[in-house]
Amino acid sequence: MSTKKPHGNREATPDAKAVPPQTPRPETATSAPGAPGAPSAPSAAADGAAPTVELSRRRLLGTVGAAGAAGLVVGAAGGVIGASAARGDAPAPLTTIGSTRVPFRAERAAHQAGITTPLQASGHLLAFDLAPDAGRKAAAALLRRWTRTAQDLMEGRAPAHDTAVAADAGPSSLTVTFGLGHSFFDRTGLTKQRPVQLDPLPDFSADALDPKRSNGDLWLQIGADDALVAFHALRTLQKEAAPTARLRWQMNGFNRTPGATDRPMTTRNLMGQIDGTNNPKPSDPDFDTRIFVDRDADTTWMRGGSYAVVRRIRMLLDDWEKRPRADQEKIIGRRKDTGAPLTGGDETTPMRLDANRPDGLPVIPANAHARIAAPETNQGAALLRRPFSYHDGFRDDGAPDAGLLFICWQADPLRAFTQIQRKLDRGDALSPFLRHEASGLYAVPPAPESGGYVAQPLLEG
Ligand SMILES: C=CC1=C(C)c2cc3[nH]c(cc4nc(cc5[nH]c(cc1n2)c(C)c5CCC(=O)O)C(CCC(=O)O)=C4C)c(C)c3C=C
Ligand SMILES: [Fe+2]
Repeated sequence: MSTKKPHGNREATPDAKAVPPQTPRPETATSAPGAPGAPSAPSAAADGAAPTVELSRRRLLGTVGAAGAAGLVVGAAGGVIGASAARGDAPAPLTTIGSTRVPFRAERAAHQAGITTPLQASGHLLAFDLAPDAGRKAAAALLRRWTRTAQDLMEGRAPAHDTAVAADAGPSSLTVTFGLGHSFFDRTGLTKQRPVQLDPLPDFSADALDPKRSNGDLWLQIGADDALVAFHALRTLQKEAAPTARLRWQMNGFNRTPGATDRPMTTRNLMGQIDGTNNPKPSDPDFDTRIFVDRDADTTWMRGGSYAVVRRIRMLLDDWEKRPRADQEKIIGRRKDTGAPLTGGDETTPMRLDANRPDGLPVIPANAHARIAAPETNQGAALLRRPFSYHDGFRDDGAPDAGLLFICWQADPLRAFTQIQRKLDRGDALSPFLRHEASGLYAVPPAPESGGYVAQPLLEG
């Protein structure tokens, strides 16, 4: 029986902080009005006119989004048309979404942002290859540049020579996460330092992988609750890669926008399922050991870091949508409306894997996806799923080119992703509706101390 409590993926986590909407962006003091990054209007706090507005509970919960209810400043700001706006004063912020800031390095955790951060509405994944003449020194300079810029952007600070694409918005929970692929170590003369955890993933029978959209020396994950903020970070960091690294592939994804539901809920994927329920939770006693590299690990520069497996998984939606709902629910092992296990209860009720029907067959079928993937049937193996959905138009046959940018985090990919995917590959009822089209495995070092850059101990060690 599953004993884990569902995590969902809208739950506040230790590295997400809601900044009160009135907190001015740091550039406020130095940016001239109208300059790139300068706010278009002073905040309510800046002029001391915090409005009191009536905010319905429904709307309030709907706007909490990624930050969770804890971060919302009730009564100080909110509502579509605040009292101060009606008086002609500075308008009140609509929500806290724009002003929510995620620290590059969490106070009590060494890992980078974008791992335990709640799902964001907009995402970009990018892989770069180092230029033929770029070695370890150039790679170090690039990671230094990228780290500094990512920190600025995540704080809501505009970079030099800014394009103004994100000028009016706050940080909007922007995160930038950096990873190193298997080939990075050969390219930089660091082959001996490459962790065994980066050994290539095995082939799986359902794989139809495109090498041009797989792997890469360097990997970036960008997420934000605003599409313009996310694009702005993408473009800024892509330009900064030159001349050291060239884009190898890029994928764009999305999740539900905070506030789209009337209360914080686990998101749905493009098959319509509630997806993310039984993720490990940061409050689980074994969370850190499962997801992050041990603080005593031999690979010292990875201590507190994690490994990301990235799979572009196309969904065969034409086939899936033809299946009756009851079949779809048996394929997953959970109800489509509530996400509850087929053995009863609600979304948070543990699955009863040993429950049988009167005819002796298991209530949650033997090939149900959730059963086959569960830690109980995988020697305790668990991973943190943090995906984006994607839709890249329609294929020549009219089928949607859509699915999941499946990203999962773990301390050891062999014991987590590979273990579970091997089992899914052998007999998962969901597999006939999926095609794995691209794959990547990346070492994601811990966040640097103040003034340092990602992977500095590796590159300067
Ligand atoms: C190798 C790991 C996994 C891949 C690949 C994967 C793909 C995939 N999954 C869904 C939809 C759902 N998955 C659910 C649960 C679930 N999936 C995995 C692993 C992989 N999924 C795990 C470890 C679990 C948790 C199992 C458990 O402990 O109960 C669910 C149920 C709800 C939930 O817990 O999130 C759904 C729905 C899709 C659509 C997909 C590929 C596109
Ligand atoms: Fe799954």
